[in-house]
Amino acid sequence: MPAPLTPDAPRLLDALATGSAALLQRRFWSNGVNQLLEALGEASGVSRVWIFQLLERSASGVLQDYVFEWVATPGYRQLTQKRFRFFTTAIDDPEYADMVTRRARGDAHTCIVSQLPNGSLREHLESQSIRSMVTVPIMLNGQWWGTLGFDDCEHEVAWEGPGLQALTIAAELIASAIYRHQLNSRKRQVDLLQRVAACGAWEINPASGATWCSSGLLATLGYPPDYARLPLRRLLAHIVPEDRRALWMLLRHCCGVCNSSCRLDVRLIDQQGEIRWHELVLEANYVSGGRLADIAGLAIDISQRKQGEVQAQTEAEFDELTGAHNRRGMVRYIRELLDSQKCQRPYLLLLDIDHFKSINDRYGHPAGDVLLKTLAKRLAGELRPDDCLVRLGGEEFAVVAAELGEAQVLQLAERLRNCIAEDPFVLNALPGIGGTLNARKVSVPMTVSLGVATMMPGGSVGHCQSMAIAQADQALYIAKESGRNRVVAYWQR
Ligand SMILES: Nc1nc2c(ncn2[C@@H]2O[C@H](COP(=O)(O)OP(=O)(O)OP(=O)(O)O)[C@@H](O)[C@H]2O)c(=O)[nH]1
Repeated sequence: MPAPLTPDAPRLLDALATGSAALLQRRFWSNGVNQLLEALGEASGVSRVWIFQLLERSASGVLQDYVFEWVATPGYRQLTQKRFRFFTTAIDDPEYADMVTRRARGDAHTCIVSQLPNGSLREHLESQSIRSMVTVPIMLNGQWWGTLGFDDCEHEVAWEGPGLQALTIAAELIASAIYRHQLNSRKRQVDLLQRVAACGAWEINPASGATWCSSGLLATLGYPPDYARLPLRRLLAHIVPEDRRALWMLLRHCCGVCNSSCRLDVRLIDQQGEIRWHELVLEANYVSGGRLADIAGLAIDISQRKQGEVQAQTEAEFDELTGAHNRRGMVRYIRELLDSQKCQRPYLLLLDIDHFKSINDRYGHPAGDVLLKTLAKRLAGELRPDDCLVRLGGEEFAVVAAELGEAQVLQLAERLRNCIAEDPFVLNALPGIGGTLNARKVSVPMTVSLGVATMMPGGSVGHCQSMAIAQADQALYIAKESGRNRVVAYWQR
């Protein structure tokens, strides 16, 4: 009996070089695998090169699928045979059991069929006219993913040494191609998910300052999707300063109680200065001693939701005609003012238009509406951005002013009274209105009376507000009774 052949290692190494280049360059990894099998098949002179993918393994058998094949001549083709589609092989032969155990461990297996003991493995190989076989497992992350096999139906080949090592390298190359393909698929899925959910992912290591942002988040912030790492400081600068402070406070709190997840709405500024609301979903990992190891999470674009919320809040808290706050808006303003502890004793100025009924009667209700709007504008022009102008209803307005002393609030009230009284309002009156025959501009002098009271905190915001309104109302009543177009403070009655 002739001695078994030995593989031509240099040719196999050449084939590896050609095949690995194909694996790296081919757009579809499966085309690269086919090319590698072809190069190896031709270099080794075997009849068939194949890959089985392992689908299930139990003590009694293995379920595999025949997924790749190269054949020296069409007669050796088996991939198309039904019996190799999702086929189960029973482990009923010690030789086969040993081979499965080796493959699962990541070890190669070689055999010359005529030297195998009788049993199902030998029968199985003989039924395929195989004279020698070598198999190398394809290991993915330490797990047996599948098997790369070489069948020789013509010769007995003793697979060993550099030739066998070349096949082991081929299996590793295939594993890395599969792994790359899996990662690319995951990346595509994650990108799709992020696009569909309008969110980006990020990760920060607070100790090293290392950051990672998904391409979606980078694009949101105005960077190219493949931008190199953003330094932590630069990344944080994309959060509006006020929200950054809120984020630090939240993180400090989370660290204090070793809370692992939290959420916060923040405004992100992109490179062009455009601001969009995002919900940050954070997941924090701690090491022993409660020290923060890393934080990761999502930034979900919620600008549309926020727009809706702002619109709903505007509708609920502002007067449609004048744009001033309504009562509900005033309650929120007072609550926030008292909560912020910026001001312990706000003042309430109650303001009522004098003889508005006669103005309405003379020029008509629509003209009265125009006057109310213009009046609100004039009042707002006298206020600081932090003050709150309220239309309580009809021709009655209020101003909540913070951080003022008694003398200053009376000066403010006088200023408001004066800004209405000093210049008559101008109306585009229609013919017949206000005794006019032609459409023309008419001058409408108006005055307002004001009652001023202090808001005394303590109890609920509602109680504090009603008390102040009642007192300011008493002062306003006195202002009206004593001739109108004047200011009366509750404490001066
Ligand atoms: N145009 C217009 N008028 C309104 C609106 N709400 C209330 N008014 C009118 O405001 C007038 C208030 O009249 P009164 O309460 O008698 O008070 P006044 O005429 O301003 O007299 P004094 O307050 O006593 O100086 C009424 O004619 C109401 O119809 C509004 O939204 N638009």
